[in-house]
Amino acid sequence: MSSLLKIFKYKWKTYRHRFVPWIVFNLRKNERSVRQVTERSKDRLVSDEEVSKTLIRFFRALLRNDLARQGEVLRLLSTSTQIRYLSPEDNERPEKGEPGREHRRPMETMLNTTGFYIERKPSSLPFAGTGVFVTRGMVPKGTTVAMYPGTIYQTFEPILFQSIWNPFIFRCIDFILIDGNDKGISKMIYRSCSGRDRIGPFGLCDATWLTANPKNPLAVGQYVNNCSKDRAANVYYQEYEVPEEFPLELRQYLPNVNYRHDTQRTLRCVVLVALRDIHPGEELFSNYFTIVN
Ligand SMILES: C[S@@+](CC[C@H](N)C(=O)[O-])C[C@H]1O[C@@H](n2cnc3c(N)ncnc32)[C@H](O)[C@@H]1O
Repeated sequence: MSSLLKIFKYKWKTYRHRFVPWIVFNLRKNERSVRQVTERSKDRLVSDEEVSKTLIRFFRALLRNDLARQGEVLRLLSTSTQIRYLSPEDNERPEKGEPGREHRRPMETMLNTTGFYIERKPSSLPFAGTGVFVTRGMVPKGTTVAMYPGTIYQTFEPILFQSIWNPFIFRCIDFILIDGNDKGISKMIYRSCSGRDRIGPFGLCDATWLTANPKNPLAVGQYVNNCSKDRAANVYYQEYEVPEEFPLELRQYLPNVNYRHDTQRTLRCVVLVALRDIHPGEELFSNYFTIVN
């Protein structure tokens, strides 16, 4: 009986933040139904320059890979055009995976560039839904291990409808909000904003984090679960203001977009940084209420 009660209490504690009457009657606590950062820490393990360096190096590898894949598609297309016009004996259809394949999957690219790979999987905590795990390689302390994707809202921008039953809203120290929900109205808004922002041929952000296969595999930070008594945090949130000089052609891999288009405003991102070496098989845990800025 007592174990049933315990399970019920546990379930209720994790669910109540999404139960509207509870939220209404607990307005002060309600603030915590968004992932609200209340503590500021100055203990940065990495500088913004280092975060930039890591992201640029990784995004360059992703871009090289995408270009190689596009080249390969063009080559295949031109070959298949020839197939139609040439005689059958001239058909040398390239096989999938044959030598000469230039492009890699994002996972291989990430493993080769950063030395690790992260993936969403059922959490190791009961009733905690999905979590994020290091599935390949090792993450050294101080490494940017994930990014928190989503639409960026300034304090004066409307987010009421998006925030209803939405556990993916992250609040920064300065009250800037990031809506990392990959479903419903949040998803529609992100798609619409990301389609709006382009410079010439370049998209300025990535919308594939809304799918099961993001082209930037780091963009799953919104699925990292909160630490608990027996699962200490192994990553922390760090604000990262994308510098003006961040290469234009690499911005297409940034998983964030400003809700309102404003060329004067820099883009706020939040990255997750490893607090210690993290080994393959380990789940990532953060502290929902602490951020480094
Ligand atoms: C932003 S989501 C994290 C991803 C979530 N696990 C999912 O599958 O959608 C935050 C929600 O995850 C669950 N969660 C996070 N940390 C937890 C923990 N330590 N124990 C139980 N549930 C947790 C809670 O339901 C919380 O509202």
